[in-house]
Amino acid sequence: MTLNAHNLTLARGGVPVVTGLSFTLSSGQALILRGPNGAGKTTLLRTVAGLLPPLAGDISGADDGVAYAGHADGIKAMLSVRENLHFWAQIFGVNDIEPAIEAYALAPLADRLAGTLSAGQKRRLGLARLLVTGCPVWVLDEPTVSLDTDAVAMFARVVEAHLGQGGSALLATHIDLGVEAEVLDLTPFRAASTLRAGASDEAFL
Ligand SMILES: Nc1ncnc2c1ncn2[C@@H]1O[C@H](COP(=O)(O)OP(=O)(O)OP(=O)(O)O)[C@@H](O)[C@H]1O
Repeated sequence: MTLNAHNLTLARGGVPVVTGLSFTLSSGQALILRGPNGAGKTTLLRTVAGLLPPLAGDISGADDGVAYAGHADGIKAMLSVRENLHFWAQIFGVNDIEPAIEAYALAPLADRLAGTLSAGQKRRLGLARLLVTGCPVWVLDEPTVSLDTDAVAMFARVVEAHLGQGGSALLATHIDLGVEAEVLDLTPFRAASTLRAGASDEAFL
């Protein structure tokens, strides 16, 4: 599956933050977003994930095949680690959660309530969720926040395996994962209005 973004203008609170952006994300490819704070990385990721409509331009090739992991881990605090993964696996029609448990070394935590996990453990669970979606395109916003060195290495291995199986990943990260990836710098695509005070899109405050 190839994702094509064509001539995108992206806005927050009705104020354009990115303009004239086109890119392609191919099967097996990782694309790392760069740009200073406020450049629009999260805005782009949310747009590709279908959570925000673009102000102009279009995205094709993403239909139902995108899994998004944002700043929040998206886990259910009152379900166990295993129950969380089963919950997501059922939604996406995936049967086997064991590869996800194994990839993020979650077996010793499998019966713990997710709400009792440490920040890094929650993040590992949030990332393990991607493996039970079966989605080919992963859209990841600062995925390594709270992860220790070992867990970052786990994540890098998982991403490499995902790419090796024909998946793709669009991610905003400030750290070097050691994964072969291309860089998409949003700096040249910043809209002039980004520095202006504007309205807010309250759904995403
Ligand atoms: N809910 C919102 N309502 C209005 N404007 C917003 C909202 N969220 C973000 N913005 C603005 O949109 C612009 C792009 O923000 P975005 O979060 O996409 O940047 P970013 O590149 O991810 O930044 P960072 O590196 O700080 O995470 C910024 O100017 C920001 O102030």
